Amino acid sequence: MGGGLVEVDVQTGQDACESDLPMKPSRTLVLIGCSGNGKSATGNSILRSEAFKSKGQAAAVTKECELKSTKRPNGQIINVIDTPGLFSLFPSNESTIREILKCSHLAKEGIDAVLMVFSLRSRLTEEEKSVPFVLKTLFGDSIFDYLIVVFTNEDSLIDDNVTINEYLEGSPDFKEILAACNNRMVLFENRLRTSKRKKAKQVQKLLDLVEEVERKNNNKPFLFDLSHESMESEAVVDEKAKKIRAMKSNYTKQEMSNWKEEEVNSPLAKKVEKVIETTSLLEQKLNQEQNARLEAEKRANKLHEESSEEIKILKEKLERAQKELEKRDQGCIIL
Ligand SMILES: Nc1nc2c(ncn2[C@@H]2O[C@H](COP(=O)(O)OP(=O)(O)OP(=O)(O)O)[C@@H](O)[C@H]2O)c(=O)[nH]1
Repeated sequence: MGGGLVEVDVQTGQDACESDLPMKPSRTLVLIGCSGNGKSATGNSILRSEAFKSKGQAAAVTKECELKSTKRPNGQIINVIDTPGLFSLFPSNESTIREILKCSHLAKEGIDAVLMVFSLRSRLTEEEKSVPFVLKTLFGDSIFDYLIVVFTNEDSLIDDNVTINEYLEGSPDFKEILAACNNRMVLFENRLRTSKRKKAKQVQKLLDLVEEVERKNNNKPFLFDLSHESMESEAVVDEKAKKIRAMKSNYTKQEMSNWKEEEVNSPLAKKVEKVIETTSLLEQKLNQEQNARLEAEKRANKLHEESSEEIKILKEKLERAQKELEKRDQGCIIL
């Protein structure tokens, strides 16, 4: 396998859940999701090794796509590709897009499932809601047939004494995402102290879903529509990416016209252009929502101020009326 690929064989221990499985063809899985959602930790749970760097820090940890492999006790090879956080698409980031498209180089035989990773520890953000949309833009409609939702941090549900159904009840957006991928979902607890048995069970459930995806797709893996790029040398692709990155800050039609026609029309440039358009539309939407929120806050503050003023005037009137009454009462006593 080529350029930048890191491959390790992680010999896993025998496990009662897995040892009696019949030998199956190798599978390639891609982890996609926003930064910090636990993609690398999930990859490590699948590989049963600390193969990917996984850390709880504010800055994105994974900067490049990486493929690592494990051999299961039944001899089946599982390849796992970790990708940089999709969150770094905001603001538009061609290098992240390019890295994610690089999956096509790492998985030339195609991919068997895309694991969309969400964390149960945090609420679904606007960026996360757009993950399926970004995937569709990058890989086309058929990617939906290969999606599996992975929820990490199952332990946080256990801590809060909430079931996954109760959690999903309160999140119609998650329900929509799940419906888009035929309700294929699996929960992961990736803590170091999570028992081996529990980890084996969750991996087995995931691999069962991968088999379901295989059957649904008539055993055809998802093949990237980038054959044109794949056949070109790394140097040429790198050169194109450099040009795409150079246009990041000033991506205008004017500058596009300086490009040679075949560069502008290359599949990679087209996909990047589409994703940039999509992300700037989402950014616009986010800004509009924020402005609307600020406006609503302003209106609420104004109303609050006005009603406070009215209350003050009423209080003063009340006080004056009370004083009047007291005066009259005193007059009565004197009489
Ligand atoms: N308690 C708990 N922590 C988890 C779980 N999954 C991941 N984490 C923690 O969440 C933090 C982020 O996990 P990563 O695996 O680095 O997340 P990532 O999506 O790969 O992040 P980037 O590489 O930045 O894109 C790490 O501290 C993990 O240990 C889980 O199931 N339970």
